[in-house]
Amino acid sequence: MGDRPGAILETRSLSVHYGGVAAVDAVSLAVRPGEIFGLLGPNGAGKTTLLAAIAGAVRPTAGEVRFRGEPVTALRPDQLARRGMARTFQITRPFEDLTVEENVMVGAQPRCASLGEMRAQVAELVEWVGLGHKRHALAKGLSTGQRKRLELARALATRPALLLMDEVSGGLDQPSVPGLIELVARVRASGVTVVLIEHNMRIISALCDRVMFLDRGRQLAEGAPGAVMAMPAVVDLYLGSGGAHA
Ligand SMILES: Nc1ncnc2c1ncn2[C@@H]1O[C@H](COP(=O)(O)OP(=O)(O)OP(=O)(O)O)[C@@H](O)[C@H]1O
Repeated sequence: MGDRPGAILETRSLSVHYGGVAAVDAVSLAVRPGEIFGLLGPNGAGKTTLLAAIAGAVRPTAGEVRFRGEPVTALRPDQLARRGMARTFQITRPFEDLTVEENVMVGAQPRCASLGEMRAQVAELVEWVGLGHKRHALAKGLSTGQRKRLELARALATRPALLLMDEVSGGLDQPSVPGLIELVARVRASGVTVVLIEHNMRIISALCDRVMFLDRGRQLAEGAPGAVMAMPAVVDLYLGSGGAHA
């Protein structure tokens, strides 16, 4: 079977079972280069597990992941990073006792030819995500929004073609949300394809070209955000789950 024309990322009947629970149940998706693709669904729907299986952090029980036209199902996260896949987490995990710049250097190091080149790129990236004024601050002193920006800079330092983002707005106060939306839009504009998990409808509508709605591990619907979120089954599940913030 050939790749879907133009897909940068595909899953084919991807499943992850935990004991008797099908956390992800035969999910097939195809993400095109340059798009922002959203994963939606109530709590426990399997979004994080699907992202982890794509990223090589969880081993699928069945099915296949293809990235840039090649099967990558058995690869580890570091191997996928070298091929151009990066991931940010719902709970950010910087090195708390390193500065913002030092944290970003950890991601940039393998990609740079010289120390001078690395320093210049890190400084540029830190500025780009809006943390220029915090570049010498320790990670442990940052606000939640700043930690998200740092996490993004660390992921972008690996120069990914595809960025997987778990819970873009999770834990953020409302005033921080527009800035983060703008930043994710800029990431895409810079040529990076994005797959994100997000509960906030406003963010989904503002950012995503297409979404997939999951329920109990299965793909229930896929398409443009407005069309998917208007489907009666989706409305029932989403409103019922309390997941439809703002
Ligand atoms: N390590 C694990 N061991 C056993 N079961 C797990 C594990 N991780 C997830 N699950 C189960 O798999 C299912 C999917 O969980 P997952 O966290 O992927 O859902 P989610 O859609 O990301 O949920 P949320 O929106 O709450 O983060 C749930 O039933 C969950 O309890």
